[in-house]
Amino acid sequence: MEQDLLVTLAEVGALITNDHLVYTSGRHGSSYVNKDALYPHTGATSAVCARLAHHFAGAAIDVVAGPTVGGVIMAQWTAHHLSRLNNRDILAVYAEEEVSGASKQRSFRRGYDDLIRAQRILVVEDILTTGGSVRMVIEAVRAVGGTVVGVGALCNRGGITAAAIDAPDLFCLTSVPLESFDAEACPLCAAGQPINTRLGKGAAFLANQHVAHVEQPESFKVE
Ligand SMILES: O=P(O)(O)OC[C@H]1O[C@H](OP(=O)(O)OP(=O)(O)O)[C@H](O)[C@@H]1O
Ligand SMILES: O=C(O)c1cc(=O)[nH]c(=O)[nH]1
Repeated sequence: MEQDLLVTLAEVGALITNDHLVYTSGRHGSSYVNKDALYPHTGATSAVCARLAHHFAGAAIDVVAGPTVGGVIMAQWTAHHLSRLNNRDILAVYAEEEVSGASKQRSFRRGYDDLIRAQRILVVEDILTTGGSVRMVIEAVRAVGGTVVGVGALCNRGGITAAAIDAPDLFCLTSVPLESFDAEACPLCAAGQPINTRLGKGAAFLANQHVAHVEQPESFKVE
């Protein structure tokens, strides 16, 4: 299976190498597993989520939950396949990001908290780099009284373990160790390699740097 998924990702043009990306965590690196190239292919997306559903078919899941944006699509397909395998309606919901100053968390809005309370939840995610995003979903499930039964992911590129994200079970369709660097110690920045502004968070990173470097007009300076 490990190889199957990599073949699928290669077929849809999702494997980017020799580039300069900024990731969600703020880290930098030369590779990118572009899940957004997979999702327009509904047959391939359905097939990979069916693999997750098969793995968790015996785990008595009630609801599948993912983070916006990619996790919405994954939750839908995985719940669809789980429903067929279990011959009952298994729901799909998603956790949205809440930003407050420098801190971020995820929460279930739109009445989805009521669907999660006292239920058995499968958390799904596409890519694991630091595991920070999926951990926020796990915390959001627990905050509204759901029980996380396991986590299913497409690609674990950060060597993330179940213990690291405080999950009882972690099942990844493929695990590929891909390097990432602290922004301040990025060798690609040091070498002056242009940052990709089409994929990942490169455009926002450069916009922030620009703001930080723009000299404030004299009248705005605070003594
Ligand atoms: O393990 P982490 O370090 O948290 O990084 C992985 C997260 O980063 C990506 O999210 P992205 O912000 O690209 O999500 P979206 O485009 O689906 O909103 C990916 O879909 C994971 O959710
Ligand atoms: O860490 C991320 O933000 C990230 C890495 C990656 O390879 N692919 C992706 O979509 N996001």
